[in-house]
Amino acid sequence: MSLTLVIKIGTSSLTNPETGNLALSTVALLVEVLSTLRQQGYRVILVSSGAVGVGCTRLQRKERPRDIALKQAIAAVGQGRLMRMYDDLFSILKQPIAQVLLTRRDLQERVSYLNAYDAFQELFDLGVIPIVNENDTVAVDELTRKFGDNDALAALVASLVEADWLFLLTDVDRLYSADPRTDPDAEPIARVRNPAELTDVEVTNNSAWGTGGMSSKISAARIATGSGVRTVITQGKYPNYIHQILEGKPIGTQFDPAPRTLNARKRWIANGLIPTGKILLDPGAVGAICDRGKSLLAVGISGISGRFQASDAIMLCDREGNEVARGIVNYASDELTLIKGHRSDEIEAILGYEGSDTVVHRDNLVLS
Ligand SMILES: Nc1ncnc2c1ncn2[C@@H]1O[C@H](COP(=O)(O)OP(=O)(O)O)[C@@H](O)[C@H]1O
Ligand SMILES: N[C@@H](CCC(=O)OP(=O)(O)O)C(=O)O
Repeated sequence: MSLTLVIKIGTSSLTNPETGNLALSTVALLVEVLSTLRQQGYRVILVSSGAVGVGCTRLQRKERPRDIALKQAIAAVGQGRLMRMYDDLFSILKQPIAQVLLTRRDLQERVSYLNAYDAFQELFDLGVIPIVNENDTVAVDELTRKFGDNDALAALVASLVEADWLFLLTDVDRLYSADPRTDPDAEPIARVRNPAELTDVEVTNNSAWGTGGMSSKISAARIATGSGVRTVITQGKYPNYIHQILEGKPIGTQFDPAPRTLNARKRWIANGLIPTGKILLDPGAVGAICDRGKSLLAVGISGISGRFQASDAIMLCDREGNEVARGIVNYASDELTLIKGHRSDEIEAILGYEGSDTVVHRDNLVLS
């Protein structure tokens, strides 16, 4: 079975920071490396930022716009030019490509999530390299909310297609203990066995053109490694490092993957869904869920936060508010306020109708 690679390149690597023009040699080398990998039998997805940056250059704007509608309009200008450039370069090497524009919502809804999965499989079978970006023109959230950056999108796509590797190409050679541009004592980090080790790492998000900065790459690495995807942060200027990393060279910052224990549906619950509320559990319920793999019952609920409907995604938290699991809830927040702390056989009398015995069934629950 051939290995699946997801490669994400950020605006800061694709464009020259002084002029805003495309970094042509970087892009050309990236196209060559990805085409070679495809010929070697790897299944390859490119997640490319740059629509806003390229659109700004086309419209001769010197600064990244802040206004959402303007940003969306500029992304629409830039995305076409970006794809045209990729198509021209990949065509020279006879490598077919496809444009796949996704929104966070597409990965949140089960049907479109599965449709995206099927489309990627067909594209792989056709020998095509899909080039993914956020559908910025319609996705307001994606441009405003932190979670909507392309690092997160790349991690979600890597989880969706069960990739073996995720490469986050950026304008520094690896992750450091602090921003190497501002802290001369910043120590390089070569290997991360568990992203939880990174609590002391300082990140600054002051990039002129990038969206997420280093913190979004760490969050992306957490999502991807949690789904069993080996993740590397490395320098976009040298795309041929990808070959060397695949050969085992210790380049960049490499994050070990967690064992792949979740099935596809549970990975979607863990990563695709966006929780709309929190349920606080008493210690007995935390033990039942985390240690004994049980469903959540109303009797173990001590509090509810946020407003949500039945079938929404929610976080399950301990008494201190730390997330212990995520899941799809069987009751709305208003109903849970009435039945929390009660036994399942009391629910019908309290609500006046028969509901589910479980608040979150274990099949719809994933430990965090
Ligand atoms: N701890 C850190 N280690 C490495 N780089 C960091 C760190 N904290 C902040 N950075 C900054 O993050 C930048 C990369 O993020 P960003 O500009 O958003 O890239 P991209 O466009 O590739 O997504 C680097 O240029 C670097 O200055
Ligand atoms: N979708 C946007 C990019 C968003 C983004 O995450 O940018 P970056 O931090 O440069 O990877 C665009 O194409 O301009």
